[in-house]
Parts: sequence; structure tokens; C-alpha cells
Amino acid sequence: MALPTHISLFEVGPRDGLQNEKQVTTADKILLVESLAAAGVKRIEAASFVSPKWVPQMADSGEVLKGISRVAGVRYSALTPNLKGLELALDANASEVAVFAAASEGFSQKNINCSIEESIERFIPLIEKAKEHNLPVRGYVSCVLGCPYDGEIATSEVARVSEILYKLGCYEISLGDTIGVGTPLKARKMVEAVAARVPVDKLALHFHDTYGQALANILASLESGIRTVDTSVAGLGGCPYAKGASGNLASEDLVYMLHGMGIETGIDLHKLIEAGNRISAALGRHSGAKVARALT
Ligand SMILES: CC(C)(COP(=O)([O-])OP(=O)([O-])OC[C@H]1O[C@@H](n2cnc3c(N)ncnc32)[C@H](O)[C@@H]1OP(=O)([O-])[O-])[C@@H](O)C(=O)NCCC(=O)NCCSC(=O)C[C@@](C)(O)CC(=O)[O-]
Repeated sequence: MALPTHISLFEVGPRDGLQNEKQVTTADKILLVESLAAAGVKRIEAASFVSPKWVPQMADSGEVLKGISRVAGVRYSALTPNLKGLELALDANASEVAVFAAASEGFSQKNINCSIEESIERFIPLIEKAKEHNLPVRGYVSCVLGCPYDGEIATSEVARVSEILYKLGCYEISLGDTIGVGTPLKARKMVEAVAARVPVDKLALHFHDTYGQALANILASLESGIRTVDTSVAGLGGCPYAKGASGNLASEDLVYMLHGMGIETGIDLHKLIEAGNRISAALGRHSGAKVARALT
């Protein structure tokens, strides 16, 4: 398949990133989301309505969503594990929500305290209620290339869970290499196995960069038809239930590569770098994006 002319970035730094960093102020979070939108990012995961006992860093998600000066055409998304999360997301006027399942039983139990099948049962009423409110629902599948608890994961299981979420009404399925263990050929084979059951233009990649493979894995998967990629500005984050995992691939590094290949993103790289440098300063460290360090 030919390489694309445009890739859509789904920015997860304010959620996936900051859920696993030391606490920053609500004002810093709002500024981050606003500066990402000012850089041209159109899809921003800004909040997570999960138990504040499980992930205290996200406890101010309602204030963040309510405090942002919104830009027309930008979608502000929130994670919602259950109906309670959906109600909070509706109250805070999220533009869309996301449910999150896993392709591994071990991770499902550690992350959301239930089995894969129980999580799906939980999502059914959530997706129905979201539809009543015309709220799009995204679906995540974690551990698509390996699990910190269960090890190797069969691509057939990744495809099975992805297809269930898609058929339940998720408009897009984001495939998470939660611990960043994948390598390019394995990533491409996994994408192709899922694409046999869910249209490839409904798939996104969500690759953590723990082993420095994310950029290569994404490049390999672009040739299989992937057109949406989740990234985290400044490479923020990790996962509280996958110890040692790094954040998602840094948005700046992907934008640099794509623009260098003549693939458009609609994002201003310099403004993106500024946004990443600002939140990194608030965290008291340098940006995790190689491109940001090179260009700053
Ligand atoms: C799912 C639960 C809630 C089950 O947690 P539980 O303890 O089994 O559920 P519960 O229903 O018994 O609730 C326990 C307490 O949480 C409260 N609660 C219950 N639900 C909510 C809610 N929505 N918002 C706020 N509070 C909530 C509830 O009210 C109760 O409060 P208490 O009575 O003890 O005071 C919990 O396991 C949880 O919050 N897990 C979230 C873990 C998480 O956020 N993980 C990181 C995100 S996933 C991820 O990063 C992977 C991804 C998506 O990026 C893709 C990838 O990289 O692979």
C-alpha cells in the first residue's frame, strides 16, 4: 500500500502522559491543552474519569475540561471506564469518550479490576448511553504486542477484542503497545491480523516507546494502511499499571519524521515543541522528545 499524504495525530499527553507523572497544577494542564490546540492539534485526550484512588493525578479532570478555552474543530476526549465516568464526562462537556479494554487478562485485572469479558459487559450500557447523547466513543485495546503480566499475546486475541469493541459501536480502535516491546515486523503483522476483522481506517496505533521502537513500528504499519497515531507531547508518561513503561512516542518526533517524508499533519512543529518544553519545565525536567532537544 502507498504511503499516506496525511496522518491524524491523537494527542494523549495531557491524559496518558500526565496520569503517570508527578502532579502538576490544574492551570498547567489547561495551558498544555490550550497550547496543543494552538499548535494545530485537532484531537486531544484531556481528561480521565477514573477512580481518584487509583489514579490521583487525574482527579481534577472535570476542572480541566471545564476550564479550557475551546477551539472550534478541536475534540477534547476523556477516558471513561464505567457509567460513573461517562456521567462525569457528560457533565464536563467532553467532545468524545474512550473505553479501555485489554488483550490480556492479567493487565485487565490490574488496570480495571475485572476480566476482559466483565469489562466488555460494563462498556455495553456506557456505549448505549453515550449514543443517546450523540457522544462518539473510542475503544482502546492494551497489551497488543506483549503484557507485563501475561507475556506474549496472540494476535488473534487482539483482533477478537478489537472486533467486539468495534461492533459495539466504538468509532475507532486504538491498539496499545502498553509496554513498548514491539518490533516493526511484529507490529505490522499484528495490525494486519486486526485489519482482517476491523477496517484498517478505523484503527489507530498507540505505541509506548520503552525500547525506542515506536517510530520504526509506526513507519512499518503506515504501509499497512494506518492513518491515525496516538502520541504524547514531550514523550510524557507511562502507565501506572505497567511499571517501567515509558510514555507514548513523543509527538514532536513523529511530526518531524512525517513532515520530513512529505506527510502532512496540520501541526506547527515549533509551537508543539514550545508546548512540550513548557510542561516539561512544570515537571522540573527536560522534554523527552529528541527533536525538541535538538531544536531547542
Ligand atoms: C475501573 C475502576 C473504577 C474499578 O475500580 P473498582 O475498585 O473495582 O470499582 P468500584 O466500582 O468498586 O469503585 C471503587 C471506588 O471508585 C469510585 N469510582 C468508580 N468509578 C469511578 C469513576 N469513573 N470516577 C470516579 N470514581 C469512580 C467508586 O465510587 C468507589 O469509590 P468509594 O466508594 O471507594 O469512595 C478502577 O479500576 C479504575 O479507576 N481504574 C482506572 C485505571 C487507570 O486509569 N489506568 C490507566 C488508564 S489505561 C491506560 O493507560 C492504557 C491506555 C488506554 O493508555 C492504552 C495503553 O497504553 O495500552
